[in-house]
Amino acid sequence: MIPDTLADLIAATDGQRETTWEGRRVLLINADWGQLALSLQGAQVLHFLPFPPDAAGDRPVPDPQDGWLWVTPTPQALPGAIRGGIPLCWPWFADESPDGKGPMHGPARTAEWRLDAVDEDISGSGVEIHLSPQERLHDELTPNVVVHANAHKLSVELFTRHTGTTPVKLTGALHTYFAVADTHRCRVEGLAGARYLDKLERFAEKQQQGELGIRGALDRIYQSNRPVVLDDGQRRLLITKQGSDSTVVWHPGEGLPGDTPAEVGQRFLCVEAACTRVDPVWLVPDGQHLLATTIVKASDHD
Ligand SMILES: O=P(O)(O)OC[C@H]1O[C@@H](O)[C@H](O)[C@@H](O)[C@@H]1O
Repeated sequence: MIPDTLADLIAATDGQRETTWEGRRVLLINADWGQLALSLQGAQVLHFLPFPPDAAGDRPVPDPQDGWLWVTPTPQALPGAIRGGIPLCWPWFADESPDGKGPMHGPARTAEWRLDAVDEDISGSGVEIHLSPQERLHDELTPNVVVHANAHKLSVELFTRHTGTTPVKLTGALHTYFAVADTHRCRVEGLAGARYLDKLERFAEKQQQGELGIRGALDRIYQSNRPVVLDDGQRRLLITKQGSDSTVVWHPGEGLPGDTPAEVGQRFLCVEAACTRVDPVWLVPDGQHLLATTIVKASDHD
């Protein structure tokens, strides 16, 4: 579920183009393999809808509202962040700012990024997009992002290179807002038995009993590097990740943020590939870390 204004721009795109939406530069792709929208504010994927051919080899007429990601219809004005899609939390997650004063989830999300390359697959069956920030975001760490999209999958890779001289603690997340039919009918499979910190209960440590069904507000850091399946009753997505031992599952319940109207507030769930206080990365000079997530349709037995 994405704003109609963005859906209209995507539907009116033939191939690739750069344009402006809500004051942000956006790259829009509407190709034979699928659709993608990416904001250069935050290198944030806003929309992804793959078009796998059906059994007869035909491609159904796409409706951007069937995309896998959710974006609020009333985003904050610049320089605020857009709630939705896949925000980058870097170089820290949530309250892990080194001096306790930085913006929640770090500066990468609201920074301007540069499109370094948009490489179409030779066979025209997908795209690889490379981005880097326009300004330095950290004295010693340098991020860059690679997005891969094709008719079957979306993946986002967030690379961090240490270009300085002293070890640095890094946390972060790919804070994916998934579009779902109804938050309260969702299930996240693959976390059974995992330990988690319950942020709604002052980080109390608990253990997940059975699979996770979403029934109200939750904000949890699962200590897990396993893949999960998000099942909303209509679509099952398999979410795998790299370089992350924390899976954050978040929804604010009824207490929606100011930029989220009630009528769309139960249409998303955040499942995040993260490095948090439970698995910070200590990067050494010349070291590199990759935090990545890949999303594909799950087969029934995943
Ligand atoms: O920064 P956003 O998109 O408003 O997300 C906020 C939420 O992000 C989640 O990752 C955190 O676990 C929550 O504690 C937080 O409230």
